[in-house]
Amino acid sequence: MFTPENKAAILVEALPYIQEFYGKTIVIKYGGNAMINDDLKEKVMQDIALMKYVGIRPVIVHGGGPEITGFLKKVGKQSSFVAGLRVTDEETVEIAEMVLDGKVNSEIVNLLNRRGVRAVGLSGKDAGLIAARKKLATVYEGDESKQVDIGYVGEVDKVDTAIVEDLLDQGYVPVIAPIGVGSDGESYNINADYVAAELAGALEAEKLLLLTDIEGIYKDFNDKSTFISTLHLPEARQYIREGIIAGGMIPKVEACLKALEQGAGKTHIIDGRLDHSIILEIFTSQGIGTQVVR
Ligand SMILES: Nc1ncnc2c1ncn2[C@@H]1O[C@H](COP(=O)(O)OP(=O)(O)O)[C@@H](O)[C@H]1O
Ligand SMILES: CC(=O)N[C@@H](CCC(=O)OP(=O)(O)O)C(=O)O
Repeated sequence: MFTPENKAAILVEALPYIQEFYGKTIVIKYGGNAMINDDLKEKVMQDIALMKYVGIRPVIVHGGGPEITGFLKKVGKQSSFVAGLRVTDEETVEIAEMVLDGKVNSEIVNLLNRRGVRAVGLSGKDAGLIAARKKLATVYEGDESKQVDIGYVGEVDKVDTAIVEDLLDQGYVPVIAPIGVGSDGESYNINADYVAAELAGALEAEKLLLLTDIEGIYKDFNDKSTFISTLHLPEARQYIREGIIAGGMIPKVEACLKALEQGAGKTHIIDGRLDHSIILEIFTSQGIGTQVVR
């Protein structure tokens, strides 16, 4: 992406954005599909470090769906998803927590710390960060929709951002695993897109960036010419009902809508497989991916 010819131009182009975002909070949802290899992970970490060094306050919410699927396979469990959400029985929620909080979270924290960024790992259980309740999945059948019980899948009931704000004020980068706690102390597996959205809303973040494994949203993702650069709220809802936006893209778009409703500035779905996708989105005039707006 960076050639000697365009390097200086890119730096100059970045300047106004560095000024614009100085001191502002940007929430990044780093999905499991954008963690596919060490080289890519390293580039994501470099982007986060760069944001931090130029005075932005990054907050990282990570996924780890493929890692959970891998661990479940090892213990002989098949994964299944309804409307982009993992069907989560008691054993699955235990494994999801172990993988997300114990493995993926500490790996990201370690990678950032090795880059000189002071990162701190949290799960939704820390300091009451994410109070959760059971979420039912919504399945559309034509004009009808029905709610399906998929076990220990949660939605955010309440976020208490005090710990995150304290950490940001002290110069740390919070790295958050999407596990919430119910009123009886039970753990809930929450799609990381929703957690990122709630945090972006509650923190009144300047931006929410959702990193995924596709360039953005397509009207027909087998036809590249149908790429959508800007998606407005009413169309987004309609596309979900019509099945144009499906599977794992549903929680992402719902997350953008939620973040916007709750006070976040802008939301973007971007390709986490692309080298330095974060800085390309933040520090260039064109940006990349699909922006979801009101
Ligand atoms: N209209 C659409 N445009 C783009 N991708 C879509 C669309 N509808 C469904 N998808 C699917 O959503 C996927 C992204 O969701 P997911 O795999 O869960 O991402 P992540 O693991 O990053 O959270 C894409 O790879 C694509 O297969
Ligand atoms: C309920 C639900 O689906 N939870 C997700 C949590 C991890 C996640 O969101 O990971 P990605 O962002 O990598 O997809 C799961 O179990 O896969």
